[in-house]
Parts: sequence; structure tokens; C-alpha cells
Amino acid sequence: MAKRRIVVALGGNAILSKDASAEAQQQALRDTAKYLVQFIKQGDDLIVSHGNGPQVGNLLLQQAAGSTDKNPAMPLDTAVAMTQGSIGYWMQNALDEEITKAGLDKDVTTMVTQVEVDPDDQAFTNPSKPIGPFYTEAEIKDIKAAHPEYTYVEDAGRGYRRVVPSPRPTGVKEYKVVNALVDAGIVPISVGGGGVPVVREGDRLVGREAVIDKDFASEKLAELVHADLLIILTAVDNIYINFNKPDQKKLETVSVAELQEYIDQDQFAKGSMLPKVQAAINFVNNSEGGKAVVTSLENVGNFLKNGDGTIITK
Ligand SMILES: Nc1ncnc2c1ncn2[C@@H]1O[C@H](COP(=O)(O)OP(=O)(O)O)[C@@H](O)[C@H]1O
Ligand SMILES: NC(=O)OP(=O)(O)O
Repeated sequence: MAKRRIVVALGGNAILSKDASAEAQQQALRDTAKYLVQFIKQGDDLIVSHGNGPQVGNLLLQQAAGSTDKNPAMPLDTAVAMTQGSIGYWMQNALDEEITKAGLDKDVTTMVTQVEVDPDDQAFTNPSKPIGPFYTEAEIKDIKAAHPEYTYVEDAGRGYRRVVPSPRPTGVKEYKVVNALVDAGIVPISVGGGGVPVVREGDRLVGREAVIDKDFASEKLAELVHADLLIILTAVDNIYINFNKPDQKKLETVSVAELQEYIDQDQFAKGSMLPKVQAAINFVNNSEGGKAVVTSLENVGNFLKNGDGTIITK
């Protein structure tokens, strides 16, 4: 099979389920790496991205709890960069272990990646991205009293969470570095946590307090590096219509036009499956012959063997 350039975006379950300790997240990423290494074994050029919603929210809480005049809390753009570093370290370490076990000669590196956004994006005045821990009804009262300046929402019946602005990416500053690394045979971990949100002010890129959706950032990167495939890995093997209903039906190969009809029918939950579907559509529309795939980590082997998963084409 010809060598393919593949951007793989890792969903929340690839890194963190319940236990937010470093040890548990490192173990989750070791398990994740066992699936990802299959792409490398097959000879594909891999570019990895990941989310950071739980981690960056937890980091902000730690920053706030320990902050003093001499040791101030860091702003959100810096916290995103910090999570690119921490999650990237765990992931490159775990992937390296699997590459070594497979007897392959391949290096992995984590890039601090800046993602450009529009300073006038309406998302800045309409926070929507959930970060950090879930709170119960009882807990949220105290949290709101302690931090009335933040916005909180109820997140899909799972509890309350803080939400922050999530502007759409317009560019990836370091995409040429990603290309250079791939051309050199190196696996880059890039646009982690959706990338550090920055806006251009003359010669400078200036950080903004926001968390970009990692599926949209991965899509923008996939476009810029002319990827053949954008693979969005999440907790389900396929996208479904009538999801979680008795007549649910999995989508196997689906066109952009069909997906658009399903969006119009409200088939995909906002804040979970909808952004993945929109990112997949954008990639297929904006690339030359590129396809997008939505499936689970556990199904990577079946995808590589039989093309199982939901494949989005023009
Ligand atoms: N129509 C749908 N088809 C499949 N999954 C759906 C659908 N609507 C909502 N979902 C849910 O969306 C989840 C993926 O979103 P989310 O958990 O936010 O992603 P991530 O893996 O990036 O953390 C799936 O695990 C599933 O529970
Ligand atoms: N940045 C981002 O999209 O993170 P999550 O996928 O963890 O929400």
C-alpha cells in the first residue's frame, strides 16, 4: 500500500477516564500507543493530536489554589502550552516504547504549536468549551460563589463544568515544521489541546485566553500538510443516526451531502459528535481527495484491515 500522510486526533478516553493522576494518564497513553503504533508498522506517516479539556481545567484550578504575588497563576494560553508539554511528554514516551518493542527505527517529538484565531470570533463573548472537573448541583453553588467571574454549564447530564471561549482555528503557525519532521521520518505530536490560541498583532503573535476544539485544529493542520486522511478517534466505532435509540443505524461510508442532511435533522449532539462531523466535512471539502474517518481506538486494527469505521468522502 502507498505511504499515506495521516493526522490522528485522539479523544478524551485515550488519555483520561476517571483517575486524573499522572500515573493513570500515563498508563492510558501506554494503552493508546499500542493502537497507534499499528499505523507506523504499516508504513504510514503519522501526525498525532490530542485534547486537553480536563487537564487544562485542572491545571487552572491548581494555579489558582497556589497563587501568590510572588508566584502568580498563569493565564489560559500559557496553561494550554503547559498541557501540550505534559500530555506530549507522556504520549511521546509511550509511543517510543511501542516503536522500540516493534523493532522500528522512528523518533517521536512533541511540538508547542500555536494556532491562529480571529480576534473578533464571536466565541470570545460566548464561552462554550467545557474544561476541568464535573461538579454536582450542591458543589456548583460554592464554586460559583468563589468564582462568579466564570461561566458554568450543565454538560450532557453528567454534571456542571466551567466553560471557556473556543474560537475556530484559522491557521497553524508551525505547520511547515510538522511537514519537515514528517519528511525526516519523525512522528510529530502537534496542535495538542487544539493548539495555543494566538492572534496576529503586527509582527507578533499574542496569546488569547481560550481553548480551541482539537478536532477543528486537527482538521486545519490536516488541510495545511495535505494529509490523505484525517482520523478522529473517540469512544464509538462509528457515527450513528438515531444514536442510542432502538433504531440506531451506523454510518459506514457516507458523503458530505448525506452528512449535511443528518446535521439538518439534528442527528449529532452539540459539543460531542457534531464538531467531529463538521471537522470531517471541512477536511473533505477543503482537501484534494482527502478522506476523514471517525472510529474508536480499539477499532484501528479493523479499520486498517477492512476499512471498518465511518468513512467520510466527497
Ligand atoms: N450521532 C452520534 N453517533 C455516535 N456518537 C454520538 C452521536 N451523538 C453523540 N455521540 C457521542 O459523542 C461521543 C464523542 O464525543 P466526545 O466524548 O465529546 O469526544 P472525545 O472522544 O473527543 O472526547 C461518543 O462517544 C458518543 O457517546
Ligand atoms: N481542546 C480540546 O478539544 O480538548 P478536549 O477534546 O479534551 O475537550
